[in-house]
Amino acid sequence: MSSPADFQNEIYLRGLGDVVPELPTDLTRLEALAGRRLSAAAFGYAAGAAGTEATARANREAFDRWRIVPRMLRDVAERDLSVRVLGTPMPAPVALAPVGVQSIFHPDGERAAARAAAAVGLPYVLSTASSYSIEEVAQANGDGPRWYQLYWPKDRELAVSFLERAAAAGYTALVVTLDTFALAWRPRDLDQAYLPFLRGIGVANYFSDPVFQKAVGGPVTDANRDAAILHWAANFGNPSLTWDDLEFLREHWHGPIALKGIQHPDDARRAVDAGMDGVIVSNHGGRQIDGAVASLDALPPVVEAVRDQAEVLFDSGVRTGADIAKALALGAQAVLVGRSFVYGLALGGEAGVTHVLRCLLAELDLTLMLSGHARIADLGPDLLVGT
Ligand SMILES: Cc1cc2nc3c(=O)[nH]c(=O)nc-3n(C[C@H](O)[C@H](O)[C@H](O)COP(=O)(O)O)c2cc1C
Ligand SMILES: CC(C)CC(=O)C(=O)O
Repeated sequence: MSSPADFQNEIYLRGLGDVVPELPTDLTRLEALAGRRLSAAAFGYAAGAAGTEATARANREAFDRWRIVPRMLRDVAERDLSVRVLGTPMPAPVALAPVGVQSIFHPDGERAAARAAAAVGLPYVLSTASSYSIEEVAQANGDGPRWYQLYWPKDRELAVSFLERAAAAGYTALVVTLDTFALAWRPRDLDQAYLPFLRGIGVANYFSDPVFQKAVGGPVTDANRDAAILHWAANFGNPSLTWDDLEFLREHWHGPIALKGIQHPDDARRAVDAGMDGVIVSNHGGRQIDGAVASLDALPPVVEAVRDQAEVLFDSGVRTGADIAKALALGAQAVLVGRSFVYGLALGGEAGVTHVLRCLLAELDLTLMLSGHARIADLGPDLLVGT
């Protein structure tokens, strides 16, 4: 006789894959469990946000203001969740958001998460601020789809080196994060004096770069480690960048480019004018500007501004399959999930990340089916009513 977990998999997940029975399928409870298992500092770094964390809360509240209006008798026996975004065929419109320093959550860090992403077939977006090198993560990701996220450093030669390494290692699209050229006021980290990268934790990708090494006088060892960390901190972001600088990226990256951190429709239009392929509506999970507009509220005006000219992706606050359906209905072509997969990584490494992704996809599939939609393209504003 099958166990309750088998029954659950069979009935609710319908072949979408195994979950880890010990881990909650409600990802908000997964967060609470991660809070009990991780050190206070590491959990605070993941769960925390800027200032009073008003924007992080607003990100969630914005989802609650939309309700789904299901439709009946529409033959939803067969469903297709697949999409193509930034040139990448995907089994469902979900990617793993770039998250830095993943080794603070699990020793295998980005490698474990990239393996899980490949197993489920969803794009893994590697942060520039990664604990393993571009090449190590590509190897773990194998044949899985992968995109590279650039934190555009002051040193242009270093930026080019990252882009060339990423292209050579099979990352097919570039995500350029614009909202974090400086780290925000984050009280949880400040109060715990916890910024892992300032201790050299999690920035191995920089340390492994030949241009970075040249700048610090050779490979990073105990002898030049402090100097390397200072060089990293001085170079991490560039507040002087302007829209004109995007031309430089176009010269050095030959695949699709999406700008991450767009919240204003005029910025989305400028991205299109600059020849970008996509924008990611995001407020960095509320981690940058306390009081910034909820990401879901920023989405419809951006979609309205650049519909048919650029792909619009979305992140910040996604915790459920229903959240994903809402963002898609409001015009996103795909969503990225951040903290949700981080908690899975913290609690179960690769299997924990797979668990989270399977749960999200299964719930998305059920939401589509029960609301009377057989394909992702069928989702539109008429799915929702504002409350
Ligand atoms: C611990 C942590 C580290 C992050 N590191 C990066 C990063 O290196 N690059 C980046 O573009 N975004 C980074 N982000 C932001 C995510 O890509 C994403 O925008 C955000 O997590 C989405 O919100 P969510 O966590 O509510 O899903 C980070 C987020 C978290 C929680
Ligand atoms: C290494 C960091 C800059 C990662 C980040 O973007 C974040 O903590 O939000």
